[in-house]
Amino acid sequence: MKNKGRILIVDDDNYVMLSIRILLEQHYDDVRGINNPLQIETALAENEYDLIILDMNFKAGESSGNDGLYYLNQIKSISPETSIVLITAYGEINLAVEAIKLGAFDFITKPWQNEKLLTTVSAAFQLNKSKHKVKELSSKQTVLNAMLDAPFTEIIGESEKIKQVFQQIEKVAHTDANILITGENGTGKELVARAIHRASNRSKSIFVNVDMGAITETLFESELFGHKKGAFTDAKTDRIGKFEAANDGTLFLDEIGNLIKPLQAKMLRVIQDRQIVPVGSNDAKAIDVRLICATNANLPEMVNEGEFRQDLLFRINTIEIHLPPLRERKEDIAVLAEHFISLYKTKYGKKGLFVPEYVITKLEKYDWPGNIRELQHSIERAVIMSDGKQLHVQDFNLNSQNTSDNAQVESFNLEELEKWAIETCIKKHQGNISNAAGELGLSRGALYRRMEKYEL
Ligand SMILES: Nc1ncnc2c1ncn2[C@@H]1O[C@H](COP(=O)(O)OP(=O)(O)OP(=O)(O)O)[C@@H](O)[C@H]1O
Repeated sequence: MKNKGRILIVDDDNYVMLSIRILLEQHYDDVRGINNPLQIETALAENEYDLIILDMNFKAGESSGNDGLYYLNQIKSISPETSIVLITAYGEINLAVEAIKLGAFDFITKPWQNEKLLTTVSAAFQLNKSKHKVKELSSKQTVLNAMLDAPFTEIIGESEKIKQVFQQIEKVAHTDANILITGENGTGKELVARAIHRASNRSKSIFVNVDMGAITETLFESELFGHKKGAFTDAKTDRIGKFEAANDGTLFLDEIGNLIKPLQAKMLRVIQDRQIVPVGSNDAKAIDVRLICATNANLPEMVNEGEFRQDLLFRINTIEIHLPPLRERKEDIAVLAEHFISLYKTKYGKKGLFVPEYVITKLEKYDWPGNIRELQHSIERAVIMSDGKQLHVQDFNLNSQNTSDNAQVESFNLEELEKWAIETCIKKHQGNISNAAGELGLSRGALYRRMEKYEL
């Protein structure tokens, strides 16, 4: 069976053009020839070619090769993916070298050996295939990046505090400085990290998000730095880690405060040396990533208590951006609420839903211990539960403990009480999960599971 591929032979010597064509037609399914290089432009406009075999000297008796170089440049500019193999006269090695510098794949000299010609053409095809693959993968990556990023594109807010955050993003985005984003859960730390990436010089590259709280100690190195095949029982193939995946892009280490002490030392070394060593390998690989970390913990306090390395903190917080909780920027609640209501009205086909002013006022009075994530979930639930005509306060299922108007326990249902205790305790500790878990007598993991259960 013949190989798939379209080849164009350009030579004003009809004998040369036909001989090569007859040879290649035995191996490739679409081989064409032209004897006038002025037709190259039209040929490329009509069809895409995988390979062009181009003569270097067109005018009879001429051997400067200038014609060939001119047409080589023309092909490169019209169709950069097409591989080019040149035909040169014996003794034109210098010219061939110059052509390769200009982007030709290889050259064959006249008179040629058929075997050598076929090998060169086959190698050029391989290169062409790889180029197409790279192009395809890179456009797929762009589409996937955009899809992953879509829910994170707009940061809504009009308060002075969020405006200061906008200014900070603008100032730091173009630098490669390490950034630490602090703030309670749900305040928009990941959203801000993605905004910094999008506004940075690395925006065409990937944004990789790693939840440090979700990585176990045993898998830490392999997840972050990759591993070689056979490095441990489950390592069936070579695998790159998150650092390498983020190369040229941005690496977002979420919940950096959850990193246990021995792993903090490893992380520090990698950030300092800017290189990683995959598990099971002896070779260090240089890594070029922009690092953004986020935490809801009080890292300086953790440093004082000996839970977090000071040198690591100094490395990661060249610039610190703090996201205030929603209760400290209540001016943002109305715009955020309108944004989410309109989003979910469309999503759930309830475009005619009316939202009275007093409902928004009620939302503004609420403290939102789970911040914008809680507001968003609460609005989604309300839109789903609404009768489709009007949103009512009760559709939001707001916890009365967190409104400015009321502070009574209204039910003795144990689950309700547990939910209330968790919410109140988190609020008391201003969103610091470690401290709240301590007071509730729970581990952080157990507290997170309950927060998830109660959608806090
Ligand atoms: N200013 C904002 N405008 C619009 N949406 C926002 C804003 N801030 C946060 N959100 C939305 O709220 C949700 C939570 O935001 P995000 O995940 O960025 O918070 P976080 O601080 O990283 O949370 P966690 O600490 O729990 O990881 C997301 O759906 C995000 O899109």
